[in-house]
Amino acid sequence: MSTRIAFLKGHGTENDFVIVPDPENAIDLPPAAVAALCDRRAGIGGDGLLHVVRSAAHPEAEGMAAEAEWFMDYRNGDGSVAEMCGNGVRVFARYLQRAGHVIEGDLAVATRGGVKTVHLAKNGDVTVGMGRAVLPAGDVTVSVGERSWPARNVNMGNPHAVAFVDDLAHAGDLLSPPPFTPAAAYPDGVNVEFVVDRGPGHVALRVHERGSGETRSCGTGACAVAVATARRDGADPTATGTPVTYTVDVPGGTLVITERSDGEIEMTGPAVIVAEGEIDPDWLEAATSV
Ligand SMILES: N[C@@H](CCC[C@H](N)C(=O)O)C(=O)O
Repeated sequence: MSTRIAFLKGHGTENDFVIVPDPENAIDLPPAAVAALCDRRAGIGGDGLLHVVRSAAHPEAEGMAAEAEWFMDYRNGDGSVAEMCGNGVRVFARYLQRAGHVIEGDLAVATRGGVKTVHLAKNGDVTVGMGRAVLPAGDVTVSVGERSWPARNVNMGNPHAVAFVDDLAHAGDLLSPPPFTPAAAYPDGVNVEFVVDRGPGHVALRVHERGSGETRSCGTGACAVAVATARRDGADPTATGTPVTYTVDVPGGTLVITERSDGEIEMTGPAVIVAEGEIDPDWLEAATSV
């Protein structure tokens, strides 16, 4: 029998991940293997997978190796590749701490969306410097059943459509991706957030994630929502010099998002490792060849 593969399971506000430590990038993880591992009935289960690789050992990250020793090779639960995962970065950092690769304080993590700065706080919270939001011009509409809403196009390294709704129940069961127009707005698909106000500086969301379905949280989505809400409310820290902070309730917890006066966005929330074990390589090979 070939060597067993170590894994851990973790989550950030219940956005959950299978973590596969693979410093030298020696494990083949084709989309079918990722989907099998993330399967909630036949696999370990997760919204996505965090492949933990040294930047120097991964062709997509070797250019970032001088800045960040570790690369988050993030995959969605269906096996597709995404540019960024905000909750994933926090959980990734928590894993590095648990494995003894880093200690409390600041570290850099390479992602497909660039190098992110992470702060592991004493109280267990993890803060990520998420970079700046890009807000492409143009109207977008998302719909669920008979209802449709104008949505704000926000790019946090990955694409988001943010729709303000009267009631989160109007998003329906979110068993399939909400249709959007125009198709050209998101040629590679989109993460869709439905948002309601909870009070001053306080919103709540539900999200349908590209490649994962409805999840209990989305970090990049929460950042996109904070920026869309600020602009809707006439606030732009880069113009006024005044930072804005939003508390964003997600089904799995709460995230705090600050947009600074330089446009940089910081996200704070928990990150937890819940289990570790071994993957049977024979099962993985069989699951992958189906
Ligand atoms: N859950 C993530 C986002 C993961 C990627 C997303 N599904 C995509 O395809 O862009 C987060 O916490 O940001």
